[in-house]
Amino acid sequence: MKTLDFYFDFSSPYSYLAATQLPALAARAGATVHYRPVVLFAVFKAAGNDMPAKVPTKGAYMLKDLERWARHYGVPFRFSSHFPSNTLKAMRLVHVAADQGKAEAFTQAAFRAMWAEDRDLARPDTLADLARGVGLDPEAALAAIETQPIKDRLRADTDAAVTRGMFGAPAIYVGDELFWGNDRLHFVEEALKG
Ligand SMILES: N[C@@H](CCC(=O)N[C@@H](CS)C(=O)NCC(=O)O)C(=O)O
Repeated sequence: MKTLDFYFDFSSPYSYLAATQLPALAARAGATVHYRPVVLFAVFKAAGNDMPAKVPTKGAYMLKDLERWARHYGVPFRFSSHFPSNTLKAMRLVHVAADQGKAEAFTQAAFRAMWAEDRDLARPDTLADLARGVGLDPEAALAAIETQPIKDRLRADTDAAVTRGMFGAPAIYVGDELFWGNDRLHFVEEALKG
C-alpha cells in the first residue's frame, strides 16, 4: 500500500485546509495517510524559519488567501480567535487515538474544531468532547496524554520531521519527496500515482 506522511500542527490553518482534502486524495491514489502531528514552533526554530505572519503585509494577505482556499475547496473556515493556541495536548491525543485506529477521525475533528468551529484546543473540556466524539473514553484519553511514552512520540515525530527537512506546515512526504503547503496537493497525487 502506498503511503504519505502528513506532518502538521493543529495551529496551522494551511494544514487544516490540506487535511480537508487528504482522505479523498488518498482514496483516488489508493494510498494511506499517516497523520503525524509535530510541534511547529520547534520545527521553525530548528529550521531557522518563523511564522509568516511576522511580516504584517504577509499576515494580512494570508487571511484573504485562507478564505479563498476554503471557498475553493467548499469547506468551512473561520480564523481562530484562539490562535496561537497551545495545541500540544491535542496533538498528543492523535497518538492516543491512533492506538485505537482513530487517528484520522480525531485529527479531522480537531482541525474542524479549531478552524471551523472556533473552539479552543487548549481546553480539557474541548479535548474530552472531541475524544468522546470519535469513540474514545475521554477520561482515559486525557490521562494518557500526560504519560511519558505519548509525549515522547510527539517529540520523536517532530525530530524526525526536522531531520527529513521540514521547515513549515503542512509538510507532506511521499517517500523522500517533500511537498510543502496545501498548494501542492496535485503534485502529491502525481507522486502517489507515478
Ligand atoms: N498555502 C501555502 C502556505 C503554507 C503556509 O504558509 N504555511 C505556514 C504555516 S500555516 C508555514 O509553515 N509557513 C512557513 C513559511 O512561510 O516559510 C502553500 O501551500 O504554500
